[in-house]
Amino acid sequence: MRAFDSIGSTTAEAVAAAAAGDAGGIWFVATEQTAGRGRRGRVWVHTPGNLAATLLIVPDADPALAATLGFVAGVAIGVALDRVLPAGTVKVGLDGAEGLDGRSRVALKWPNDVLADGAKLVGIALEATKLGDGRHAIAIGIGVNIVAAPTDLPYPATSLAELGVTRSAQDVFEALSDAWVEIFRLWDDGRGIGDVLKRWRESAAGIGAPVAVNQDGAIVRGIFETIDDAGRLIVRANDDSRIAITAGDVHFGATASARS
Ligand SMILES: O=C(O)CCCC[C@@H]1SC[C@@H]2NC(=O)N[C@@H]21
Repeated sequence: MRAFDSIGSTTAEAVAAAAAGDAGGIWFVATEQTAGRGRRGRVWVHTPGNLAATLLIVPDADPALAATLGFVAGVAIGVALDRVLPAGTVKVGLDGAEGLDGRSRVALKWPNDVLADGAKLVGIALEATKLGDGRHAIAIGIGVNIVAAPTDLPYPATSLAELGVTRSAQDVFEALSDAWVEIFRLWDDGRGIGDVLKRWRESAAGIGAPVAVNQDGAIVRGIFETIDDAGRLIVRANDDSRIAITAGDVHFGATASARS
């Protein structure tokens, strides 16, 4: 692990290390992050005390499979939260969870968010760097709101502190790095993606409900049917056709109704 008191972005640091020939398999963790990077070019605001961690890996899998590592991260966070939150409040990412049953306060949101009580608790963003030998280094950046969540976002966000949980970023990181090892082993260089996605689906928010997906301004509406074996979100449109979505911002609920 490379730990920093203050850094611009743990993901930027990991990407630079990959470009400089770092073999990967290493976590970059910061107490303070001053230029956090979110998905789709957004800023990730980091309050000191929150967890900012990026894992750099160079997987033996083709780039399309490597892109599914975000699901590995989501499931691993679910397993980690199950170990740090009070017993029985999380069922995400666990084998045999057989779907959320209303008792879990935590759920996974496609593509790469983790929600608690319906608000964003964790953000995950992957960045790929092509190496000289043709392989891709993947920086898996994970931000967990431990002590505070930003209040000026266009969606609700929360923190462990708001949930009444007093665990430190160090506690969560230790649980996460252990859980990552387990779920990455399950992923098995992409061969086990079916098992990972099974766990992910069982923990997913909003399956079967109305959804609207914003793809850079183009809105796809319908019913969130499932996640397919490539990790794409499948929307059933009004005319019963299926639309497979690879990227976008998901909104749930009545305002996302297929008929609105
Ligand atoms: O937009 C998102 O939801 C993803 C946010 C990812 C934030 C994490 S914090 C650790 C790592 N370093 C960064 O600069 N970004 C990721």
